[in-house]
Amino acid sequence: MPKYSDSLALPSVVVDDVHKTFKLRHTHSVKETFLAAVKRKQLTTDFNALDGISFTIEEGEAVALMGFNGSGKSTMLKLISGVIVPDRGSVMTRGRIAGLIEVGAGFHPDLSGRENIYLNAAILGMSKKEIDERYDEIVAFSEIEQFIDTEVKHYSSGMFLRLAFSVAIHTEVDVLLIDEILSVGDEPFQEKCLARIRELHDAGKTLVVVSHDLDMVSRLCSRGIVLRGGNVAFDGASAEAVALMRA
Ligand SMILES: Nc1ncnc2c1ncn2[C@@H]1O[C@H](COP(=O)(O)OP(=O)(O)OP(=O)(O)O)[C@@H](O)[C@H]1O
Repeated sequence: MPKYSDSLALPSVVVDDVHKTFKLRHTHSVKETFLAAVKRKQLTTDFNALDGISFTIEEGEAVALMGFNGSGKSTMLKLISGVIVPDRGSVMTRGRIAGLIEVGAGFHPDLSGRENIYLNAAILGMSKKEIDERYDEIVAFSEIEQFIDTEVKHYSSGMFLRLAFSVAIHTEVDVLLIDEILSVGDEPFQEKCLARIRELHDAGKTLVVVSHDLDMVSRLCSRGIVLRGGNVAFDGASAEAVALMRA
């Protein structure tokens, strides 16, 4: 993904006329696929998940991506993080990006919590020294000290989330992408995460948040972008975006 130079005062994220199409399969088995091919039936149809999306996020902004199920929010976050690329258009980002997109996506089930902290923090761009310095803080925030040497395949989904979240928010990031993951943790942990996210925002980090918890996102983010039918239906004050979602 192209990146702006870090030395210039430019926006954090520039999404320009982004299109993303997925192929939807219409066959289930090898036999069906074979028969469809023989009958020259179309095996897939194109689905335009994002159909010409443009927006710019300035450094230090907190932006909520809103929209109903399937409107393309997670796809947009994955494009910003660089996990997937657009079919047309461009996504440009500046600075280090950490995505809390798929909980523990970089976690290895056969490694312990401790080993996964090192692995994931390294993936997120931290040096061994940086991780050593933050290790205790990461573990303390996750509150799973007792299980830190247990293989993560034995963790509950909430424990997994705690560790993944803790690693991500203790890395040196410029842009933090957060997808719905707060809903997995229990309420005290959610509150703690929100407080930490606010701290990061106050420290000038850029936030892009996806959540169906409209009250939470409108408190956290001043700006809301509503996606609908693959397009931007609204881009403005988050309170107005929430009103549109509830209309
Ligand atoms: N890899 C894929 N292959 C096929 N279709 C996909 C793929 N990824 C996403 N889609 C489709 O693209 C559309 C947008 O999905 P996306 O996950 O971005 O929506 P969302 O707004 O995050 O939804 P939700 O609120 O339900 O999480 C959906 O219709 C989804 O089925």
